[in-house]
Amino acid sequence: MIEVKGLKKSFEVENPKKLSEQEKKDPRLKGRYFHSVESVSFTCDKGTVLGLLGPNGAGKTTTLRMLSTALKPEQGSLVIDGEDVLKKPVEARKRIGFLSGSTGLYGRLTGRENIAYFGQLHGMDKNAIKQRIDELAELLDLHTFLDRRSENFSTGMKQKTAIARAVVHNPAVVILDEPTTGLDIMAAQTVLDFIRHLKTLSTPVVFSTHHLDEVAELCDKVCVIHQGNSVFEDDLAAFSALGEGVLSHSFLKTIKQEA
Ligand SMILES: Nc1ncnc2c1ncn2[C@@H]1O[C@H](COP(=O)(O)OP(=O)(O)OP(=O)(O)O)[C@@H](O)[C@H]1O
Repeated sequence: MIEVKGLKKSFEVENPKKLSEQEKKDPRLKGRYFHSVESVSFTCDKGTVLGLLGPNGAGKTTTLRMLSTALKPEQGSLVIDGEDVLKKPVEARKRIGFLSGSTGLYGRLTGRENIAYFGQLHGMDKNAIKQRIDELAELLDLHTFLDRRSENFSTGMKQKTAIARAVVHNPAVVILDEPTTGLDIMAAQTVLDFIRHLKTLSTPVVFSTHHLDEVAELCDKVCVIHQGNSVFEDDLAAFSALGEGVLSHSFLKTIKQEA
């Protein structure tokens, strides 16, 4: 189970001229600091898929990076299966599978080598890594390119390899930042099927997305972030009811825009 309470993170603005027009008007800009995440809270139980929604710049990636221990929150608590992630980040990292926005594969290595390298970093032995890659190749449909150098992979190949790499160590929880962005319909479906597979294993999954059809198809729960605050957290039925069955209306209502 993932429990996130009152997460907060701000960044010092190094060059105010580089802020977008929207950021300059954003109430989160306070003096020299941009408060990307002001207060985000949600829970995600075993076997639950939680969809993290929010307009561009709302603070989803910043939240997920805190969850994955890549960023340290200034305030708030983060607990996974009863363990305090902020007190024991090294132990927590073993329990977390995190797909970040940038796939960051090593181009000179094959897909298999990229995945295996992460397995080694997690202390897995050769046999365990081989077995796990076989399993993931089946689940994520990697067979046709697994042994090619990743520098020439398509976006879909890169993303599926990056997902395999993120979960090579069989993590207790999985966090995915926009896992289907830029993918064609088949690759996106493979990724969604993989999330469904994680659900059958009772693995909690938190993923950010702008695709409401994915939310309808997969999510048990929805959390909406708006201007750095979680403004909605409930099950899919409650989210759907807000917009009388039209999820785009529900979304707009949570961020106080007319549907
Ligand atoms: N390292 C940083 N330094 C300064 N500002 C940052 C930094 N990281 C994020 N921000 C700002 O914080 C805000 C939230 O960013 P974040 O990437 O978390 O949003 P998001 O909800 O993931 O957006 P999108 O849907 O566009 O991916 C943005 O205005 C962004 O420019």
